[in-house]
Amino acid sequence: MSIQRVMVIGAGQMGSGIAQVCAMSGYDVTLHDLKEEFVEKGLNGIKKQLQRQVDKERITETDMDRFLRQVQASTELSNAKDADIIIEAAVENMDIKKQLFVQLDQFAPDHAILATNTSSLPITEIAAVTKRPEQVIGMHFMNPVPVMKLVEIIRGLATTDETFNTVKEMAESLKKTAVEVNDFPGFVSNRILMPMINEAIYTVFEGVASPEDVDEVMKLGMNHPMGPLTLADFIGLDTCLSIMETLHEGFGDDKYRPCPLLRKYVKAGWLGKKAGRGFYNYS
Ligand SMILES: CC(=O)CC(=O)SCCNC(=O)CCNC(=O)[C@H](O)C(C)(C)COP(=O)(O)OP(=O)(O)OC[C@H]1O[C@@H](n2cnc3c(N)ncnc32)[C@H](O)[C@@H]1OP(=O)(O)O
Ligand SMILES: NC(=O)C1=CN([C@@H]2O[C@H](COP(=O)(O)OP(=O)(O)OC[C@H]3O[C@@H](n4cnc5c(N)ncnc54)[C@H](OP(=O)(O)O)[C@@H]3O)[C@@H](O)[C@H]2O)C=CC1
Repeated sequence: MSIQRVMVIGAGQMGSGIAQVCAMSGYDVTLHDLKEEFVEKGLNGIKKQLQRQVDKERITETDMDRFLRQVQASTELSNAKDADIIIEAAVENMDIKKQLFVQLDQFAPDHAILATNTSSLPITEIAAVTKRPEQVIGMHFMNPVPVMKLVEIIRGLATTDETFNTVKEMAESLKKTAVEVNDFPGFVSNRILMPMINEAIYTVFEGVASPEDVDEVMKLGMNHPMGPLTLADFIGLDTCLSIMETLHEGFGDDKYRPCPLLRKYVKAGWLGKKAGRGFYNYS
């Protein structure tokens, strides 16, 4: 199947990044969110990123204008009727994703693939609410999408080879490397990354070291580009907590219990960089 028209659901940090790389690779993109102001915010983020590329003389003003013209705004899910693939990147919440997939299944044309950028939730369970589980798949981009090379691709129980191959080819057309992994909680990336971040939060919670010192140890001692607490703020503490809860519930193993300090920060609305406050202050 050939893909030309992409709809991205959720204009947050991941959705806007996915829309940007799709537009830059020549796809027609519809960027959807609940309210116009959220879509505007996403579009402004894309504009800012592209302007940086122009400033660095990597693309021309004309390229930038062309890429921006390729992204249409949407607040109506019925716009899915024009899509060849829908990539869902709304919040990491199973109920919200299931509601979205029920509606997308109704609006999208029969041939369309329904992909989710979920970080950890079972693809098979999301697919089961649709009448086309063979065309449902996990397409897990990494943050920041324009920079990171990896896309984890996850088949649900019923996903066909045709759906898998189409999505793999699309990921490669975005100049990403696709790695197939099985449908287990957190897949590979977050099964390994998130317990490290959770342990870093425990290290602060238990008074072993400050967030700055934990990050310094991991940056200078392990050559990580960002310390784990900076990275947690960058990902979003709400997303980190949801992933830990999925791992904890999915494996039934206490080694994945979310740190109480992580819960407290999320309850306080300290969601990290996007909220202006997390382990660090961004205002
Ligand atoms: C939670 C999940 O489900 C899965 C995940 O995504 S987990 C998160 C995975 N991501 C990571 O682990 C990121 C770790 N951090 C990094 O790799 C780096 O710190 C970083 C790439 C984000 C920034 O790199 P840096 O060297 O510290 O900063 P900087 O020099 O400003 O940026 C490097 C490049 O990235 C670009 N960049 C930085 N932030 C960006 C952003 N938010 N969006 C787009 N581009 C960005 C810069 O423009 C720059 O590009 P060029 O080299 O082409 O000029
Ligand atoms: N952050 C990360 O590093 C990564 C995240 N992911 C996954 O990507 C997804 C999105 O994460 P991220 O972009 O960080 O989150 P953000 O919070 O930045 O963005 C989520 C966006 O989705 C919107 N939204 C919420 N509910 C709906 C809905 N029913 N319909 C349409 N839009 C909706 C939100 O609107 P509102 O503000 O009103 O809630 C918000 O604009 C999650 O599943 C996450 O796990 C995957 C890889 C990395």
